[in-house]
Amino acid sequence: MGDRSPAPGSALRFSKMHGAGNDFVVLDLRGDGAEPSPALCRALSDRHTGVGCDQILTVEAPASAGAVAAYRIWNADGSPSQQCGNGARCVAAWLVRDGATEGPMFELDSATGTHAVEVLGEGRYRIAMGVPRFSPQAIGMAGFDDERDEYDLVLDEDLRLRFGAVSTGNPHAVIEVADVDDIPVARYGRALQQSSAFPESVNVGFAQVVARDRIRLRVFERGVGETLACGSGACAAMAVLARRRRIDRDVAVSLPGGELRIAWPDDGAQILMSGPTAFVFEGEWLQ
Ligand SMILES: N[C@@H](CCC[C@H](N)C(=O)O)C(=O)O
Repeated sequence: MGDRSPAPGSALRFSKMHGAGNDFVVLDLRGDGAEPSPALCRALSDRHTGVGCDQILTVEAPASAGAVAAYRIWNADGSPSQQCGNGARCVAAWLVRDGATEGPMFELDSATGTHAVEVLGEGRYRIAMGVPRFSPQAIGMAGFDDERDEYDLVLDEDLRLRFGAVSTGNPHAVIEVADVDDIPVARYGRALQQSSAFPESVNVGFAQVVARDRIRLRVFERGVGETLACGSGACAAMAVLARRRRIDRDVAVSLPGGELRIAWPDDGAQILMSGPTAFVFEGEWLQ
């Protein structure tokens, strides 16, 4: 499949969806549909002149024998990502509505592997998000050879940040804070994204421990800015904080747009993310 945009004059059907407020344009590429170009992703995502979304999701033919479909992800700025937790749930809901699945359990392929999906009812889905990886190489960090619980970077003369880092399929930095309402999310987020430690940029989460089974989280996403929710970011925050024994291994993650449940039974296990999905409208994008 090449990097082409649909032919001029053709209409591109899409579904607008969201998961806990993280919103998506979903495109069905299972036939002969072309992958969206970065320019088309930017146009679709535009909240004034386009549909408006944080990410574009494509539903594609499965890569593995057991999966019903595969999905890929593009950010609002047109950059590709390897993983999207809220998007995975929305693709699952889209496939259930499409009649592509049988029963309450099925599998989905992403760039990072095959994910077990469980239909929980009332638009809620549980997705196995893979085993988190903490090595700097897995996260795409430069300038660090060894895996650490906490990294420390001086970003300019006024800014020094301490953060945990993890790959939950895509790269995340997680900063524990006393109060997520009291943090310059965009300033700190951009500073880390532009740091030479993250040559491929990074999603930056700000996590507040409320109780051992509850955290609050805001995420400044790579390729978007702050979103109402980030599923892979919720998994990342849980993994970083659970490894430091700051929280239990089954927690509620409260984000500006809704709540996710994240469980990580032990260090070698896959993270399980549960949360809502919603269909917003169907449309045709006129090229
Ligand atoms: N909102 C997503 C993450 C989307 C991709 C991310 N911005 C990246 O570039 O890695 C989620 O719910 O996980």
